[in-house]
Amino acid sequence: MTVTVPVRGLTPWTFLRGAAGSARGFWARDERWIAHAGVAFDLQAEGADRFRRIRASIEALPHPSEDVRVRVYGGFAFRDDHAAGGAWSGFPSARFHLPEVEVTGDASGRGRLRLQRLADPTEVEATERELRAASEDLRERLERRPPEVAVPAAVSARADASGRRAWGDAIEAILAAIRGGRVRKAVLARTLDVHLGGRIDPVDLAETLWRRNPGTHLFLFEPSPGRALVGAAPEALATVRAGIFHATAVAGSVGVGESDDERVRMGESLLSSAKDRAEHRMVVDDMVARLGPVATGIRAADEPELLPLARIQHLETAIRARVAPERHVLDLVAALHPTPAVCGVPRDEALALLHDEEPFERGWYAGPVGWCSVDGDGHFVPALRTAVGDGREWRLFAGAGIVEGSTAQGEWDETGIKFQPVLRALEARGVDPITPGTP
Ligand SMILES: C=C(O[C@@H]1C=C(C(=O)O)C=C[C@H]1O)C(=O)O
Repeated sequence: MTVTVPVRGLTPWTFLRGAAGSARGFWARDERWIAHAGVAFDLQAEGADRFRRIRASIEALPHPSEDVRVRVYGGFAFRDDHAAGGAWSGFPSARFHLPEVEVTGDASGRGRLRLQRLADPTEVEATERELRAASEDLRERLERRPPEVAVPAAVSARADASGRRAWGDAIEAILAAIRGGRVRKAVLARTLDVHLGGRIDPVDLAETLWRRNPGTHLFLFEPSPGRALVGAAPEALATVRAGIFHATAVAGSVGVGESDDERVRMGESLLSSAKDRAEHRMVVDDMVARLGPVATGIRAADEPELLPLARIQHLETAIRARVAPERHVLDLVAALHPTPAVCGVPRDEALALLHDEEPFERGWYAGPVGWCSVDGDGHFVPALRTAVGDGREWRLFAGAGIVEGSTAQGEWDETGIKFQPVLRALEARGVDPITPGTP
């Protein structure tokens, strides 16, 4: 049972802060956003089959009517065999929510509020009356509440970066595997654990990340209250809308320097770097090849463009294709994940190498997160520039593509830049400055 009402003067933050203590989520690109709270259905799956199982669970959900497209929100761990626990408690191999309340909006301030509940067939009318009353109630509260100005408090911070020496050893092992012909590329990641003296609400972190990182794909998923994943990904893994597929291959990175001139110069040197172009091309070629069995009319530009973000610049190639009506966005996610932007080439060798060289659980880091509907539309991004935590303890992740010509220091610095969006967002919420580890 679904009830939809229009709302004015809506911000996602009033809604999400008002929903503290429930499961919450927020997904945005530029000015368009979706926020949700509560759980009408909790879908979970494990194993190599998890993409297909989630698709089957979505198809088995009760559907209110032809004109309502029920959506679920959530994501997948990086690896098939991931198990929830530790930093990743609440985040199994695959988890999606059909929320109780969903709110969508854009820059206009006009939005839409949708309440959903499973109705007993004998009580449809009563449930609808209840939902209507509840939605009017919520609409009034959302329209009445003045914009909240959260005053940042001074929050102390201590950071633990995984060691520089271990990083150097892992890079050496990957370079040896490249020389030996075992892999051509592997994306090595490291972690940064931030311990705060106070609590930062993941919603505050998401709001700041969204404001400060235009051009990225914002995600927040708090599947059980108190533990959330939040981040700002530079690329789209798979977007399907009315039979059209779209993704961006993003790989090859450089900083932004200290001035506009320096930013331009660094961008140009990235565009002409043979090492970065080769690293980038591996991602495009792999994505195009893997789309072959699941899409038609696949098109990708021959030359990458520059993707300028607030703290980093990347090489980017847009990929488009057509998708048959019986295909679901999750079929495309299953085919593409993990791309060489987050894993390596060949895929299985890179997965095994990273398993040996990374001394932590990737969990959902670099896994596909997003939303989809029963008709097959949806939007997924890899969980990058991200942190998982309970408000006080946050674990940040950042990785870099290692290819022939990579150096331990260069890739250490690059991962240092990739921690910046979350670190600066924490600081903007009143957290003391944090440096991402010894050089
Ligand atoms: C792996 C990450 O980012 C990926 C790796 C990139 C690279 O190696 O140049 C660039 C963009 C992302 O696809 C990360 O942010 O952790």
